[in-house]
This record gives sequence, C-alpha cells and structure tokens, in this order.
Amino acid sequence: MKRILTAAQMKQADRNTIETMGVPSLVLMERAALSCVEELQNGTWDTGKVLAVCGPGNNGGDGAAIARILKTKGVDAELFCLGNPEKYSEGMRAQKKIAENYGVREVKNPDFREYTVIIDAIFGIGVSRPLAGEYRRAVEAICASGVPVLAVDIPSGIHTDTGEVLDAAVKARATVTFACAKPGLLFDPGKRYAGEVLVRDIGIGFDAGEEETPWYGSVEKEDLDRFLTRTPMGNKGTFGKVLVLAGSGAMCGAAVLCARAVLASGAGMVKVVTEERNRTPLFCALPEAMADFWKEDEPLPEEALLQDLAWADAVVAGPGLSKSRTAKELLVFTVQHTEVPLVLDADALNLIAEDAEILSGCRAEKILTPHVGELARLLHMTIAECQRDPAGSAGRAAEKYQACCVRKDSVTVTAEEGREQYYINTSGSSALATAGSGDVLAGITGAFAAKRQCEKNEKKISLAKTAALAAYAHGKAGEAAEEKSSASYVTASEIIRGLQSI
Ligand SMILES: NC(=O)C1=CN([C@@H]2O[C@H](COP(=O)(O)OP(=O)(O)OC[C@H]3O[C@@H](n4cnc5c(N)ncnc54)[C@H](O)[C@@H]3O)[C@@H](O)[C@H]2O)[C@@H](O)CC1
Ligand SMILES: [K+]
Repeated sequence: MKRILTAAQMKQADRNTIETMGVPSLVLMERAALSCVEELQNGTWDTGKVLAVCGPGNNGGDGAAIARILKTKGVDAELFCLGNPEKYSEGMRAQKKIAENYGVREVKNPDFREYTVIIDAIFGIGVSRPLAGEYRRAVEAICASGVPVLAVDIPSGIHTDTGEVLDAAVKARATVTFACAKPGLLFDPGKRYAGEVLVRDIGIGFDAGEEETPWYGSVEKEDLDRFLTRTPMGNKGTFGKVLVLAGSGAMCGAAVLCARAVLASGAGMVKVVTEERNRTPLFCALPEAMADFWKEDEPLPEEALLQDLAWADAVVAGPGLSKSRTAKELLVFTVQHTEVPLVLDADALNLIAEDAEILSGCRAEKILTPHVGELARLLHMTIAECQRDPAGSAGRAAEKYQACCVRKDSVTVTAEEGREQYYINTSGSSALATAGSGDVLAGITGAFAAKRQCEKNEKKISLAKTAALAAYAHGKAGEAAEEKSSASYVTASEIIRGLQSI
C-alpha cells in the first residue's frame, strides 16, 4: 500500500522533517535535486544542453540546484528564472546564489528550442492559482518547443490535489516527485501531463498523520499477492462461494462474463440466477456454473433464492439484469434477504437510482460499482460534475447509499463510507474500455468480497480495500491482455484470461 499526499499533507511532512527532525531544508532540496539529476543521467535523456526554468518558490530552488549539480558533472546547464527576485523563497534565493557561485549561466530570454532537455521547476506543490503573465507565457513556450521536459515534483500548472489544469500546464515526459505521489499526478488530466511518475525518497521523516483527511492511498501488487494467498488446507467451499444475479432474456453474455470472472479470480464456486431463456447458452458457455432461473412476469422462485442467498459468501447483482418488473422484484428480494457482502452493478444501480427505497432495510455490507454515467444518475448530478471531482463524487455516493463506492473511469477511485478515505487505482489503460469489462470487474469484486468473507477476523481487510484490490486486479488483467495485442483489440473475455498473467 502506498500513501498519496495532498499539498497540505506534504507541506506538513516537509515542515515536520525540517522543524521536528532537524533536517535542514537545503539538505532536502539537495536530495530532491540529486534524484532528478540521477533520472536525467540514466541514459534515456539527451543532456547536451539543459535549461532549468525556475519559479520563485522552493520548486525553483530545486531547479537551480539541478542546474548547478549538472554543471559540476560537465553538462551545459543554464538557468531561466521567473518572478520578482524580492519575492523569492529563502530556498530559491540560496540556491540561485550557489548556482551563480558555481558559474551557472542565467539566461534572460531563451529560445526553448535550442535545448535538449527542459527542467520544469516553475511551481510545485505551492501552486495556488491559475497561471498568468510571464509564467503562462513560459509554460506555453515550453509546450510549443517540443523539447522533452522533466517536471520537478509536479508539472507546473497542475493542481496538486485534483489534477486540474490551472489555465495552462507543462506537459512532461517524466515527473520526479518527492516522498509520495500526489493525487494530481494520478487523476486526469494531471496524469496525462505528468508522463512517467517517479517517486523518489528524499529523507522525509513523515508522519503526515494517518488520521488526517482526506486520506489517499493506492494498493500495489504485493497487497494483491498477499490477499490472494490460498491456504493449502482449503477447499472449493472455503475459497468463497459467489451468487451472481445477472442476465435477462436479451443479455446472457453479461451473466457469463461476470460468473467466469468470479471463477478466474479465485472463488471456489459460482451460482448464477438468470432468466429462463439463458439456460442453454449459460451451461454451454460455462459448464463450471450452477444455476437457478426466473421467468419474466411469473412469481420469483423464492424458496430456491433463499437457499442460494444462505449458501453464498457474497452476492453480485446487476450485470445485464434489465430493469423489467420481475428484475426489480428480484433485486428487492435479494437486498432484503442478503446478509453477506452485496456487489451492486449496472442495472441494479440504475434501478436504485430511480428508486432509492430499494435499499431500505438492507443489512448487508454493500459495494457499488458505477461508471461515471451511473454515478451521475445515482447522485442526480451531471456527468461533468462527477468527472470534475473524482474522489468527492465517489465519497458522496458512499455516504448517500451507506456503501463503499468504486467509481469507474479512466482513473478508478474507491471511496469508503463514513470517512474521507480514497483508494486511487494505478493499474489499467484504455484497453479496459470495452463491452463487458464492467461485468468482469463486478465478478472479480464478488470473488474478492467472498474470499474476504471467508477470512478469519484478524486477517480481514476493509471492504473498501477489498474493492480497491479488485479494481487493481482488473486493471492489471487489462494490461496483460493489451501486451498480447494492443489496447484496441482487447475484449472482456481477454481481460478474464489476463487475470492468469497478473
Ligand atoms: N524544504 C522544502 O520545503 C522542500 C521543498 N521542495 C520543493 O519545493 C516545492 C514547494 O515549494 P513552495 O512551497 O515554495 O512552492 P512552489 O515552489 O510550488 O511555489 C510557491 C510560490 O509560487 C507562488 N505562486 C503560486 N502559484 C502562483 C501562480 N499561479 N502565479 C504566480 N505565483 C504563484 C507562491 O506565492 C509562492 O511564492 C515542492 O514542490 C518541491 O519541489 C523540495 O525541495 C523538498 C524540500
Ligand atoms: K514543477
């Protein structure tokens, strides 16, 4: 698990390192600069002629230190400083003086195209308003030059906490960021501006405060491997039994994909409850599945359903379910009689968006997996509003529906109810944007929720972390599928196969 820090939390961590731990600010800056120089000298950058573009704050100080260290290594490195020198931060003032002492040349009106690398050290986590005047002109000229850019800490003009572009921003080939990633480097559009994000340790002795909110983190491969470890003493009944309520008359595929993903994600058994017309295609496509059936406009098979719900360790409801009268009755019955974790996806979410009463009296822990369109319907907001605030909109749905909410988008965010805690997903690509991909994620989430349900209490991770692990596995499976061909050719079935190569 990796912590992700907001600007305020990172500043607190810097302050704590300097004031409480006693590490001088210039030492941190030196380490920050050295980590950027190390990146620049890894053989993938042409350091023939380097320009460090420095702002008035400590980000600028990093830039001046980078130019000076490069100069001592024989690189032709120059400085271009923006802002009023009287308003420089102490760190910038000191670093600029040191650079001068080492003979680093300061240029006043550079032609950016003359350089082989530009260091973007205009603003870091201290950026506080849209870029204007000379800052904006510099950013636009850097972008227009086409010269590869290494951004220091965060591309200048990107909001550290939201990833928004503050009117103009530098587009970097890579960003070296210090101590921890920042939300703005992982959310769109900041993610597209940051290029490759390299997190470097500079000796920050934080505790930025575990309790401090908002709390952001990302799960990693080790977390997934740890979670998926199987006890050799287990059997198909103890690895998780998942009930999938999916597929209406016209939509058998969603049920098949979801149930197949359940089995490919480590669950021991899957049972599908689907519309009668899906009987033959379901058994042909997935001989491993058990099944029960319902018929449109006929009474629900309540006895069988009660037994299925008592058997399951987790329930997934919604993929391809339709919003028919009987589908809604099935959903209401399931919500009222489920006591194990309930994953609500697709049409289940659409039905709930139209009638929130469906969830009243629900005793189960819930995971909602809406894409942004479904989330907008659940929150009665516009899609644009939900896109503008990835974490906040996920959090709002978690609060409103007393659930954990997995907000699916190019960057998936999982929010937990009751606390401002968010997992930002770091895996996946546009390969995941294909029909049936959501059914696969619902299946993986159901399998993981069932596995968690079977764990002993002391080993149990939170439901939100379980859902975040499912989103991470889904993204990794998409990446594995993409490696075999290209993002354009990946299908949902290939994402399921990709699970084997994570
Ligand atoms: N000692 C420390 O505190 C360390 C700081 N570090 C670097 O310092 C950065 C943070 O430094 P600062 O807090 O000085 O912040 P910045 O260097 O990001 O910029 C802050 C300065 O820019 C001004 N400013 C902000 N937005 C502006 C805008 N749109 N137009 C014009 N002026 C604007 C502010 O008034 C302030 O003077 C980090 O991102 C990192 O690169 C690292 O060297 C690690 C150690
Ligand atoms: K920067």
